[in-house]
Amino acid sequence: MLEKEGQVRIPAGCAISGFISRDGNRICGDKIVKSISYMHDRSNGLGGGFAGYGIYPEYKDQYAFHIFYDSNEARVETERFLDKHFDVVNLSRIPTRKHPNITNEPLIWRYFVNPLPTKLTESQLDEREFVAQCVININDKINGSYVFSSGKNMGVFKAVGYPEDVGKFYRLEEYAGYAWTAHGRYPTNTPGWWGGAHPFALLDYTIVHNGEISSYDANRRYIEMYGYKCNLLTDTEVITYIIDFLNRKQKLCLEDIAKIIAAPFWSEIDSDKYSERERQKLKYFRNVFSSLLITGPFSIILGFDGGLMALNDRLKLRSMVAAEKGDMVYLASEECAIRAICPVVDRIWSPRGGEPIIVKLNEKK
Ligand SMILES: NC(=O)CC[C@H](N)C(=O)O
Repeated sequence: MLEKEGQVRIPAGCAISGFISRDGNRICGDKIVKSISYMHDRSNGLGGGFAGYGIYPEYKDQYAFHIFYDSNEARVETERFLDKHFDVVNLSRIPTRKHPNITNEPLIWRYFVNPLPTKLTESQLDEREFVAQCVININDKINGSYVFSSGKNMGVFKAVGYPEDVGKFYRLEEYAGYAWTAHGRYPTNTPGWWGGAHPFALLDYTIVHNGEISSYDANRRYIEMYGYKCNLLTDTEVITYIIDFLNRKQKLCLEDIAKIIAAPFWSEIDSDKYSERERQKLKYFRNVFSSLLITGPFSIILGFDGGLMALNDRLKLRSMVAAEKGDMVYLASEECAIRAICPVVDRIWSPRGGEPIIVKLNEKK
């Protein structure tokens, strides 16, 4: 018999966790796996993933493409495209180990690439735009090929499964990075497939998300006007492109981006909480970027080259805690995920809705 609401447990679902060493110390990937494993019950085995920053120092000047292929034909076609547009410095399968809970894996390859100078000049684009367009092109045009990571000196590792199993599958204990994020998925309204696991990434931007975006279609329609294509079938994907658009293309700082995607209510803007100058700015953002307001519950961690940002929807409909210990900053859906890897912290708090926590490396190493 169908269980009624109240008899069946429907958790807020999805777990996020992340940490950064502000001094740029590189931390072994097994730490983030341990952290996310403490929130096992928030996901249901239909997606787990990680993003690590600073993990490829030997190839830090190349873009690292991580690609899923459904077939060998998709690989051959994609490699033809890569050879045409990039100098491929190194390529290999991403090392994995067999795990009983991770099945039906696609072909998973990694390429360290530099744009070909002739192609870049010919395109009349700046380098990052050239790379972003190539990634969007592959994901949109080549059947069965998905570039799921495309930044420098960073990488996304994701799969269908529980995150602790995904971490073992990808041998994350063999990587070390100054910042890590993680996700355990409990899909809301889209399939649990490999491309749909979090983090979602474009260039060095990655997003892990707990929540459900009710503005997804409005956001998608707007962002696709600027050449992005939402074809990975999860609402979270659009957040990644919004951040890329506002930060890389519109050159807005992260503080202002938080004011756009988690904008205060009009009534709050009109209250005496803000100075006249700030009020004008908030009104401007709400009017100009009205289609980029993200509604519905969310707690997200954004990873980028040199830092992390955590943000809740303006009503704080999903949990999120933050903690500090020395140069370390920890962010997670639940306190247990922080205490598991750092039992004694200097400070622990819950950021308010719409209030970003932005942490950057003290001095970029
Ligand atoms: N439960 C969640 O937080 C789900 C996050 C996101 N909407 C997804 O489907 O992956």
